[in-house]
Amino acid sequence: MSDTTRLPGDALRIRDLRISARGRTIVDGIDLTLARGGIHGLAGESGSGKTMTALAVLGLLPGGMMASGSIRLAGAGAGGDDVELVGASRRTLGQIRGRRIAMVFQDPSTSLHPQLQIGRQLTDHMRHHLGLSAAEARTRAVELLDRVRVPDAAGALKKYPHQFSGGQRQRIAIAVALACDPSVLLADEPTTALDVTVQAGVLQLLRELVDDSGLSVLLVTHDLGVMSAIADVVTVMRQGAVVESAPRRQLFTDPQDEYTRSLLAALPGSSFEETPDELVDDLIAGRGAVAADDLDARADVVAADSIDPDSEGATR
Ligand SMILES: Nc1ncnc2c1ncn2[C@@H]1O[C@H](COP(=O)(O)OP(=O)(O)OP(=O)(O)O)[C@@H](O)[C@H]1O
Repeated sequence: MSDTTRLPGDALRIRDLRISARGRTIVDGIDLTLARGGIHGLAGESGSGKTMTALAVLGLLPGGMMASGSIRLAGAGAGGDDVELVGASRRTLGQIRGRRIAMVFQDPSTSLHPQLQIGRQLTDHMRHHLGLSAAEARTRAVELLDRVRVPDAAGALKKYPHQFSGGQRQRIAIAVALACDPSVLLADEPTTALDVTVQAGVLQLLRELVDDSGLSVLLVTHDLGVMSAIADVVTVMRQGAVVESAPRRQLFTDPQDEYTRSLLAALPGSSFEETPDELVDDLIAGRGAVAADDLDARADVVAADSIDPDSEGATR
């Protein structure tokens, strides 16, 4: 499924993606480009098609849904060519899922098997996709858990998901997602189930991973406060269509579409009579703990999480 086309600077390029279910249009011809090493936020009201867009990238749409158009993944084919994912064979998608494109969900339990030790969940994945020996996989598993700041990484390998708090489970789910060094991470509401303090740590982790490794993240969330804190580019969807897409600050300070304006107006502290900087500051203040400028200052929270295994609790 590869050809000789290459996507310079882009990790993933979606063009004219249409998704339908039994004659009903779910996604109506959207374009979306993920730059290498960036966070692309996908926002919009419930039911606007964000999750189905992410699932289409993985070829995991629910039964009865059909996708058309183009989703091209850079550099995943033979010789580093791009791969077309729409209409790709099960074999091609199986090689790409988890290896080249990984996903984390709102509920980490979706990604983690409740009855398997964390170590096994990390190493099975790596041994299968990367062909590592048991010892090599274990070493990499410890490194990954350290990287996502799970305390006592070596000890954590022997534990089960229920032995961790909600925030730590999400960090572990991110470690599992990153195990095979994917180029694209699809994160669907990854912090929605966590309390605000814990959200800050997980968002900061995502930011660091992007900055350190060149990972490209598609961050699906209805929460524009989260977007204001972390996304480089934000695309807003409504009723299956893209209404606006722009760099974060531009979207927050000079929204072009009426729907985007209404979403922003609904955020705490926002007012279009303010200067752009004041507006962003207010939006950030409205979310408190997840502000981009605030994330550095929250490093102490993250550090504390690393010490106390029970310091991250879920609000569910
Ligand atoms: N299994 C399914 N069969 C048919 N339609 C579905 C199915 N799952 C979801 N839909 C429909 O697809 C549309 C888009 O859903 P999607 O989950 O992508 O929205 P979303 O923007 O992610 O919303 P939310 O923020 O609530 O998750 C919705 O109208 C939904 O009802």
